[in-house]
Amino acid sequence: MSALSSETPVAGAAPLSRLWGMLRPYRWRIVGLSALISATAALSAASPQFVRIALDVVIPSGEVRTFALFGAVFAAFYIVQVVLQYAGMYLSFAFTQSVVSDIRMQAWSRLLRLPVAHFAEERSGSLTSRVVNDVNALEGMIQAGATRLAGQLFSILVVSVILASMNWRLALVNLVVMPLVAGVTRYYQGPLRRSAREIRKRVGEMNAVSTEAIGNIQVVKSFVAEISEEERFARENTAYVDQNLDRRKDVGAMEGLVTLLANWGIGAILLLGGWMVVQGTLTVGELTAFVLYQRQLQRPVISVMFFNNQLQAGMAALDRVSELLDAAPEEQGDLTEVPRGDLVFDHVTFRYPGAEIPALDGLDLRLHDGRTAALVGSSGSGKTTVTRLMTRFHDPERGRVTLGGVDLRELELRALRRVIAVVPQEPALFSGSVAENIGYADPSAARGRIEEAARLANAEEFIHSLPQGYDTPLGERGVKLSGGQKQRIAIARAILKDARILVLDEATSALDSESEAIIQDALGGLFARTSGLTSLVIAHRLSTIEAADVIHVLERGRRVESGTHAELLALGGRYATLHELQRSADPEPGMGLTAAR
Ligand SMILES: Nc1ncnc2c1ncn2[C@@H]1O[C@H](COP(=O)(O)OP(=O)(O)OP(=O)(O)O)[C@@H](O)[C@H]1O
Repeated sequence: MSALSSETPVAGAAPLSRLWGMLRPYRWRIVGLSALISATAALSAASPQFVRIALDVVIPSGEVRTFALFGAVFAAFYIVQVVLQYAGMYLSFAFTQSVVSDIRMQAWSRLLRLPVAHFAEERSGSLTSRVVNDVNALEGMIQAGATRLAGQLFSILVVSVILASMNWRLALVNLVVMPLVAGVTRYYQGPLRRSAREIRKRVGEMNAVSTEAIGNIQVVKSFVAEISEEERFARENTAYVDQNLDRRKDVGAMEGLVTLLANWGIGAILLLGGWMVVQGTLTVGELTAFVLYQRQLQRPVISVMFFNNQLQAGMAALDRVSELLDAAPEEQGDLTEVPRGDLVFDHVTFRYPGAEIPALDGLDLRLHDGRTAALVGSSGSGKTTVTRLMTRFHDPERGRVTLGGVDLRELELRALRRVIAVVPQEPALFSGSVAENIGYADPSAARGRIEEAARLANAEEFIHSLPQGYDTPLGERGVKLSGGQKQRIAIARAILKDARILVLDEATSALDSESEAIIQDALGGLFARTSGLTSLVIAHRLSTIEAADVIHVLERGRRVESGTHAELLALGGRYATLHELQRSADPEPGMGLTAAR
């Protein structure tokens, strides 16, 4: 089940008020458009009069002049009508696009600000489907609802008045037909909304399944899993088709019943009106005009009723978009000045959502301001989790994390994350050039600073060997880099950020010993050059963290030892064992041992 889904009542008032909230900024544009569209509708209300005048006045007159005048007025009238129709159509389309584009931007910026935990609960394909597919599905409703609806209601009003004034007895037929039409529409409202919602969910699921497979295409291929991926997608595809067919049955039945009732209305008017012609109380021209008007009444009435279909589909999409817009963004404090001082984990317990065992279990840890600390511990001991709490991707369940004595939750997130640069275990590259990828840390950085960061990260040489150097495109459609090259780009990016706290989470694990040594040297230089740089290093090879000011050893989310390399060896505890294990193994890392400096 999706993290954002909720039991949304069918056709509740809340989505309507949400829709109104979205349209409110455009109210004057809606008024203007409605006036334009109503004027066009009013013009078409006049067209049956042409038929009446032609039948009852022009033809009986037998005069060429009357024929010519009638022809000229007729031609001019439809030119005006077409121009107004074009303007109304284009402007209402432009209006819909502005509203939808605003909603899309609101949804996207809310998605970016959701807490990290949300992204673990709802698959990314389904989340992007809310922003793209569901928002697109609002188009039909807004286009029809906010623009054409006004014109149609206006037409219904005008034509009803004309019908009543032409022959009120015949017009009474509508008092029977229209409530029946409204009853049918109301009956189908609930089922249509529910099936539309199910369809939107299916689109999200198809998106999720396909994005996941594409994102992991090499795994899919190497495990020859094309067929099982096909089957996974086929299940969603079939569910989507079935749901659509079910919905079509309801839409077809509703539209059929409405059309049937409308045609029966015409039949009743023909019979009653025909009888009046026989009695001599109505001319054939009047009856013809009345029937044409009746058709003109039915068209907007049927459109309004069919709009119910679009409305329910739009509302179902709006429910999904609203769940995203209403989801609480990351919580943050309002302190914009990040104090200097030690970063302290004070009795921190943290459990990932749904996990039984805590990843951090009463952890006490102090990273001294301006010093280099290392984290060591076996796989799963909680090292990466420490870095995630430092950047507030997650918050402690108990205890607190403070910087310079201030709880991280009191700080503005932007301010906090600006002072911390993290090089993660698996660096991510974006579509864009090498320079843009390094410059991601600071898009305003001049080329000189980007090149300097690349030099410090020992990336310069391989960048120069790329076809277009710093301008070589990377990412999905660009050049693919090796794991070690990616790490060097990520290190350059972190260096460019010029942060006060640098976190290297196994940042050199994909490098060979020689490259690692060069980067270690560069980082050593960086630490020396940047006064007061606090760093936390999680490294694969214990040899790379020996020089750290302090080494902390984690086990099962707790700190079990702390000290310098020499002190910990002398202690003869967990660190000494890990060190011995690694020393006796290959000089390259192994045995599932993970360390930090
Ligand atoms: N997103 C997550 N959701 C649920 N549990 C998680 C998540 N990330 C990590 N864990 C669990 O939390 C515990 C600590 O994981 P963490 O990644 O911090 O360990 P680590 O010491 O960095 O390990 P490694 O050296 O293998 O990277 C592990 O038991 C892990 O399974």
